[in-house]
Amino acid sequence: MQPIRLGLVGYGKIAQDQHVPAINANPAFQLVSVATQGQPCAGVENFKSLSELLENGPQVDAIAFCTPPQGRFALVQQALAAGKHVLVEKPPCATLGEAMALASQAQEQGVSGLFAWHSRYAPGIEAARDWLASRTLQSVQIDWKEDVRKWHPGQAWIWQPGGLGVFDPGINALSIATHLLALPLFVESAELRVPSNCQSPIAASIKMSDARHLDVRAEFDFDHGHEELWSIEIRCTEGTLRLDNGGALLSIDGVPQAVSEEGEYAAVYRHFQQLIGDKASDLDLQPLRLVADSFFVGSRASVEPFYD
Ligand SMILES: NC(=O)C1=CN([C@@H]2O[C@H](COP(=O)(O)OP(=O)(O)OC[C@H]3O[C@@H](n4cnc5c(N)ncnc54)[C@H](O)[C@@H]3O)[C@@H](O)[C@H]2O)C=CC1
Ligand SMILES: O=C1O[C@@H]([C@H](O)CO)[C@H](O)[C@H]1O
Repeated sequence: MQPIRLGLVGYGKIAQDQHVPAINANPAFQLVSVATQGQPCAGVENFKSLSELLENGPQVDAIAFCTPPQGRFALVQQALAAGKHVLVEKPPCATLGEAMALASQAQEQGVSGLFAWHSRYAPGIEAARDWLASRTLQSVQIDWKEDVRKWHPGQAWIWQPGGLGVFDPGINALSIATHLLALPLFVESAELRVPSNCQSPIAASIKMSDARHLDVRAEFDFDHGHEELWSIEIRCTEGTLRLDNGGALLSIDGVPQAVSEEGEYAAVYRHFQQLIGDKASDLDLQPLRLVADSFFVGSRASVEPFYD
């Protein structure tokens, strides 16, 4: 079978760290072109814009979007209008409305779309989901803390409107929680701590629940020091499940469990390939909705300025 010819837009940190290695390791895809505004990608044709890539580049079947969320809507819209399948990094857009419009457009165009919630593909997630399916949940504690300087060095966009601040990594935890828990979550309250020189929070505390009054709490911190804390602990009547290292490790009552050997981005691209083959889409909006609702009901405190 011919590989899926892929273009990529936005050759920045995540494209270099994860997307291009995962694409190159998957024979179902062939990366043929990149549109970016920074350093070019070796071994493929590079363009300054998506328009140039579409007009002057080699034919592509699908496009992966790795630009910041602000401004991504118009780009993905353009790719969908050109009849391309799209893989869109998290968070899919700067607003829920934009993401909803893209989901509708993908359906109208009859192409495949994937809002790529990469943390859902962490090795321990499916085993955790299987274990939880027959358990009675009591409470969920999420701690998602990392150093913004390490993961987003010099990225001004993350502090600007639409950039999400600490919710940029926090949405990964929310994408796992919404995948693991059977009932839809909603935000009851939130405290957002916003540096006085930024538009987006550097830390947040969120209280969520569901229709069965599940107690779900999340602590997000973007100024945590070099060692990440990416954990989700779910207490059930039958025992306690814990995910660590962003879902790479799974334990139940303190006993380590077997997990998948596939990496997050390898699984993301395998899923995208499957969706294209099945003429299907996976465009879940729930993690973005929880972020939007946190901004709706959240109280804001101004904290000391942030400098990179
Ligand atoms: N930094 C990380 O570790 C991770 C980031 N992500 C997500 O990936 C997305 C991008 O993040 P990063 O790679 O960290 O950002 P980045 O700022 O390092 O890279 C963005 C790239 O997009 C390019 N770009 C911006 N506008 C463009 C346009 N209109 N046309 C072509 N290229 C354009 C920039 O030149 C830059 O190379 C974000 O949504 C982020 O949440 C996901 C997982 C991890
Ligand atoms: O999506 C993201 O993931 C983290 C980090 O790459 C580990 O998963 C990063 O802060 C955020 O943008």
